[in-house]
Amino acid sequence: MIELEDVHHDYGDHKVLGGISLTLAEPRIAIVGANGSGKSTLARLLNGLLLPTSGRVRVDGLDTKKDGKAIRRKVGFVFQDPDIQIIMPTVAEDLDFGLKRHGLTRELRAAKVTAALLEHGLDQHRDHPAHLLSGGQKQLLAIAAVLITDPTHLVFDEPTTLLDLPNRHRVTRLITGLTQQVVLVTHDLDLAATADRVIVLDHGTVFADGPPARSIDAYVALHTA
Ligand SMILES: Nc1ncnc2c1ncn2[C@@H]1O[C@H](COP(=O)(O)OP(=O)(O)OP(=O)(O)O)[C@@H](O)[C@H]1O
Repeated sequence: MIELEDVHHDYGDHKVLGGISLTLAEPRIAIVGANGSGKSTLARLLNGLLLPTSGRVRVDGLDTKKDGKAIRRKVGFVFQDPDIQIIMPTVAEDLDFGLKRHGLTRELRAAKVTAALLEHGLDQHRDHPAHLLSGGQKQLLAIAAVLITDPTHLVFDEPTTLLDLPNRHRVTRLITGLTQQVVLVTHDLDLAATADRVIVLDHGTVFADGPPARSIDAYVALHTA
């Protein structure tokens, strides 16, 4: 469970989030909102990538201000642009990279990497340079590299925005099949509609929060002139 208690976030003088309190307990939660409404900022607060200017963010009782390292192990974060996330030269090395910090033996790491390559259809690309993959394959690799470390919660920041339709479907299927808790920032209202709960942000505050159809209707109405 992720809890936000009167969370404010400013970038210098720019107040971006103004007093957000939420208890995120549903398995799948989508956050939608116009450009600049504060969605990515909110997402980054959930695993301590950003700390609130005031207020508190807790994950399973741990506070992001005090327990950042433990929280980042629990909460995996997938960025919109996989190029930001892919670090190592080859596909297999990139998958292995995150595991190295988890103190697993070389054999166990190799088995996990092979399983992840197979699961995500990347086994043909094991030793290929990661930067030569297609956009869709890169996004799958970025997601696989987060999943391989066994987080209990996943935050996705616009995971389908840069993808063509077939890859959007593939990534959507992958996300909707996950058993971990998922918090998803998206402009893709079809993807948001698959969530258990949709939160609409507007100018840094919660404008609507509830079942997908109701929240999405409220969001569409807000932006219908
Ligand atoms: N590192 C930063 N420094 C200063 N201002 C920032 C920073 N990151 C974001 N902002 C500003 O904060 C506001 C909210 O940005 P944020 O990225 O959270 O919005 P968003 O809802 O995710 O937008 P989008 O849909 O365009 O991705 C914007 O006005 C943005 O310019």
